[in-house]
Amino acid sequence: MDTEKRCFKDFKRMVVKVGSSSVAHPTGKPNLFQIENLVRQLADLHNQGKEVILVTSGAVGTGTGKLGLAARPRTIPEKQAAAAVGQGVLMHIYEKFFGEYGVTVGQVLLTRQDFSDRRRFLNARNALHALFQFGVIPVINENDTIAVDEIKFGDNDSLSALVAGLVDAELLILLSDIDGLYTADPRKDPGARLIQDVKEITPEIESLAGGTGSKLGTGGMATKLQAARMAMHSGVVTVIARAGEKDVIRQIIAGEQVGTIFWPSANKLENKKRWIAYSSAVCGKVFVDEGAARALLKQGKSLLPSGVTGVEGNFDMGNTVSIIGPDGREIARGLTYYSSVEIERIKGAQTRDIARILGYKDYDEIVHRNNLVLSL
Ligand SMILES: Nc1ncnc2c1ncn2[C@@H]1O[C@H](COP(=O)(O)OP(=O)(O)O)[C@@H](O)[C@H]1O
Ligand SMILES: N[C@@H](CCC(=O)OP(=O)(O)O)C(=O)O
Repeated sequence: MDTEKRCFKDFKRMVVKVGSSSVAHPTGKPNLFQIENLVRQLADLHNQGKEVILVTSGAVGTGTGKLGLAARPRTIPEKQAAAAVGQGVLMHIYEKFFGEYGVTVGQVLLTRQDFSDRRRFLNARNALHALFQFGVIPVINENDTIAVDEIKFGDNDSLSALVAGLVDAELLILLSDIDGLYTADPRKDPGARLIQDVKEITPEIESLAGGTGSKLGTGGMATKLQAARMAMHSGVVTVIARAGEKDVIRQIIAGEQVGTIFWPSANKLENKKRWIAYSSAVCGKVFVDEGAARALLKQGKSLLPSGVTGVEGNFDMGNTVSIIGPDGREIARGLTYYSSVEIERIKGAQTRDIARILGYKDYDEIVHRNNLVLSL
């Protein structure tokens, strides 16, 4: 890939995510040298007129250090407590370092519901735009202290990709303790080679990614690939690179050969479909037969009741459902026009019989193709 193509100097809006292993030492104490280096680079981008968002991990890690715990806590209440303490530690340091460069920051703590609820999704977007207008760098983390399993992202890689989509960023930089995606986890395989460009996340690429190698990190390379996939379908260029490099963000923007770059896919999903695929909460399952699976996957058709064989869960009209093919695998997600109770009654029926069975007919389709996203 030539440098000209890699050059992102004209990009205006970017999201930079930094992992726990880069923000804190294995002791759980903040890595001041690295945080300061990051802050200096972001402040400089800000001075160039760029709109930058920082997604920072490290609340649980630095909370662990501050509380003097020997290892990252395991129980949820302990993790929540560590995050409550650590988030304050982090913000104090960011405030101090950004303040030294004359840059104002604003803390934004998000949960999955801020993305799955369409109204909250739009509210979060408005808040971030207002921060941009005030010339503030938003510093985002998951709200770990209140986020329990059902409303948790669990990893900031996904969170940062969703944030990049939310604000229509052009570039997402995932800074880690490793300089990119390797052919294997370099901690385990010293012969592993760095992959410089990825155009599509194939199952083969996915199989290269292992879990975290550090005491403080959570998702490892697997969650970074998930994030990259979301970003690619949102039209965002994604780069995984090493946080410890002094000048890494400038190098990336200048098109120098650093890290692994994931190129946006040609078929960028429109906003609503992106929300259906990645943000909305899946409320139930609709099972379909071979013919319906083919119609959806190969012919771009809507889902009609005749191809539905079953339904699982309790959902209403307008909810997101997962559509499951005859082999038990998810083939698509979409917004349903009928509730689970209604689908149970009309499954397998012809469209013309819907009114007779239900006593009314609002729509011909169960999921219209405009509200349908094939599994990516
Ligand atoms: N194929 C791979 N290429 C590079 N790193 C990998 C790979 N598979 C697993 N890893 C591990 O992923 C780690 C980075 O993820 P993680 O620890 O979650 O970092 P962060 O805290 O920055 O999110 C690396 O230190 C490495 O041990
Ligand atoms: N929100 C958590 C971090 C979760 C996470 O994704 O961590 P990491 O894999 O280090 O980016 C925290 O602040 O501790």
